[in-house]
Amino acid sequence: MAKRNLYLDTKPVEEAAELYLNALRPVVTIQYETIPVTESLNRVTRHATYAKYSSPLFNASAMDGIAVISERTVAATEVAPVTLKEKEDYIVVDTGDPIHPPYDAVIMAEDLVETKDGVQITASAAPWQHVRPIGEDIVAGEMILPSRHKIRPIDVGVLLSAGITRIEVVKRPRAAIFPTGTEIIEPEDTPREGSIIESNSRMFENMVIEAGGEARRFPPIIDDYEQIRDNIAKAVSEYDMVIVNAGSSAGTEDYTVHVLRELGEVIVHGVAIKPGKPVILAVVEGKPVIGLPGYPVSAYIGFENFVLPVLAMMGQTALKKNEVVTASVSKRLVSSLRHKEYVRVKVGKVGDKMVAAPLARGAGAAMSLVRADGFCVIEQHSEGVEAGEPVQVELYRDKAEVENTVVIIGSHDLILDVAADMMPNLHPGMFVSSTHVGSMGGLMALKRKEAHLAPIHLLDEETGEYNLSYIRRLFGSGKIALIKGVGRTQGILVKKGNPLGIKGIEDLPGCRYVNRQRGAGTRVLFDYKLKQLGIAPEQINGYEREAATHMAVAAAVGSDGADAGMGILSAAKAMDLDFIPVGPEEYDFAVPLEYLELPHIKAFIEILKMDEFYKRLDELGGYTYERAGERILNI
Ligand SMILES: Nc1nc2c(c(=O)[nH]1)N[C@H]1C(S)=C(S)[C@@H](COP(=O)(O)OP(=O)(O)OC[C@H]3O[C@@H](n4cnc5c(N)ncnc54)[C@H](O)[C@@H]3O)O[C@H]1N2
Ligand code: MOO
Repeated sequence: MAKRNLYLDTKPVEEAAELYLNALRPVVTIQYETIPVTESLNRVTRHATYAKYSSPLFNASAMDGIAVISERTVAATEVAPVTLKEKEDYIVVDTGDPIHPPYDAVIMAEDLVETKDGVQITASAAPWQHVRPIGEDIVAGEMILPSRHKIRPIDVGVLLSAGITRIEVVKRPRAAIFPTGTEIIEPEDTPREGSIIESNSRMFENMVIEAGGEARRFPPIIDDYEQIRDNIAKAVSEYDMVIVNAGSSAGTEDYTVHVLRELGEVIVHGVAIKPGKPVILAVVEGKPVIGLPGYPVSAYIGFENFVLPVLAMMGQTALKKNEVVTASVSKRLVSSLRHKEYVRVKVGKVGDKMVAAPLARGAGAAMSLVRADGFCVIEQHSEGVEAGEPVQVELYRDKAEVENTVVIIGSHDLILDVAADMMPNLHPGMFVSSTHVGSMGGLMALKRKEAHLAPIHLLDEETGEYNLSYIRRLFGSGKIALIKGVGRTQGILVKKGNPLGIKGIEDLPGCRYVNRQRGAGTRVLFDYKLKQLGIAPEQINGYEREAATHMAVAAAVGSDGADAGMGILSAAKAMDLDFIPVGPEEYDFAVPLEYLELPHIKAFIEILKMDEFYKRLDELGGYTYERAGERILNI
């Protein structure tokens, strides 16, 4: 058996970063280049820069009007106007024109009365009024920008005004990026089982650029010791830093750490961070070489914690700081004492508090980063946080955007994605975020003031009525409204062509079923139908197997993980499955009255009444919407 690296030594994050930066400081040399000022945005100055010219370069008129000799205007008043003669007493000037002796003041055009002898003025002009003296803005020789200053658009303007056209700046650090792995294919190749589409290096490339560096991405290297070694050795001589992706942990073909031990010094292998544990921090020929884990979230978090500080050091910039807010976490988070954990969260403002809803925690869940508004850290010494406890969240988005987001928690339907897509188009700056925990879970979130709206479809088995009795029971009257949503058909999702010939719920015993979680409206309906038909849950193979959304059920049926599951028509269509209707149901929104008048909540309810929305529901198929957006207040 090939050798495994079983002895990752997991150092606390801060200690690992400090060790590494300390090892790099004596060897990393900062490089400089002189470039045109016009191309210098976001670059960092090497030295202080001094003005070559003054601005203005001469005494200049600040207004359109006439330049006058101020002492000839002294007598002018409302009752005794003075008439000035052109060429003798004044000349016509425009804003920016030079003012030469004997002229020493400017009178604005609107304060002049034209007469046949010249112009009449009714007030005296003070010496130097409306004249911008030489160097009023910039004096030749004065310092415009200090050293180590990041150049902004206004700086470019002022540098040019002061006669500076070229400037010496810190050279952008150049990073070489190597994806590794025999199973890695390029995005344009056709995947086979076992193939992994290469994407991490493209994410790194853009992260390097965003941090002010230059990136050179190389094609994937197969798992071969010599190839990895030769590529790294060559890159180290040509680039300022090298990033190697994957092959960093304990697999039999994880060669990176061995290669780096041969080529240079491995300062750290393994950091107490999750995701992101198998990071390698090495120095080869005085250049930083960083091995990042293959899983995308691990790779991203490793990059933020270890590559960004090195780029900042080489680029002489400060690390960008995200805004931090205190939010209350919407569910219990248990974490190990073995590492510091980064939990991606969706953040919204409900009432006067920020709420953070944790997203999928797996290292492979790249979508958790796409969906995240920020992340919270569970420190290494902490075992986790309880639901409702405050956490510090570092925001990836603007706080204002987060505050203008409709927070929806409850049952899932594809129409939520349609509304989320329409919202920022109709109302720039407003967003919809939805988390799917089932109908009852949504109502509980409303009770805890963690969401604005809860989409629900809960059948009252006694009355056959949907939704109203549940919210009446939970919230009491006068506190909550029901906004009518859509009617939709629940049914059984089966593979295309219905190979098992399933006609209804009565045929499910004997099939492999995938259920929904407790508290989901679909589960309530399924249980109700089973009871009506006299089928015991134990007769359903897979009753205990729970998926969290309609799409997750459809994916399980589509991928041959199950024969049948219950869900909505649009999910069946999206996954190209057959659909056996079971019955209609009402999917509505519960909203506490206190949120009804918020602009973003009103905007969301308006979307439910729009023709464009109905058009998109028709495309999804299976929806009715006669009463969508209607408010039922007397519950
Ligand atoms: N026995 C152990 N197994 C693993 C350990 C461990 O300590 N003991 N650590 C786990 C952890 S934690 C992580 S994180 C991963 C890291 O694995 P590697 O860095 O060695 O990466 P690979 O195994 O080569 O790939 C893993 C996974 O990453 C994705 N990947 C890889 N490269 C790319 C790319 N260029 N673009 C997109 N995605 C990529 C892919 O899904 C791979 O399957 O190891 C655990 N195992
Ligand atoms: O470091 Mo791994 O990313 O924990 O999954």
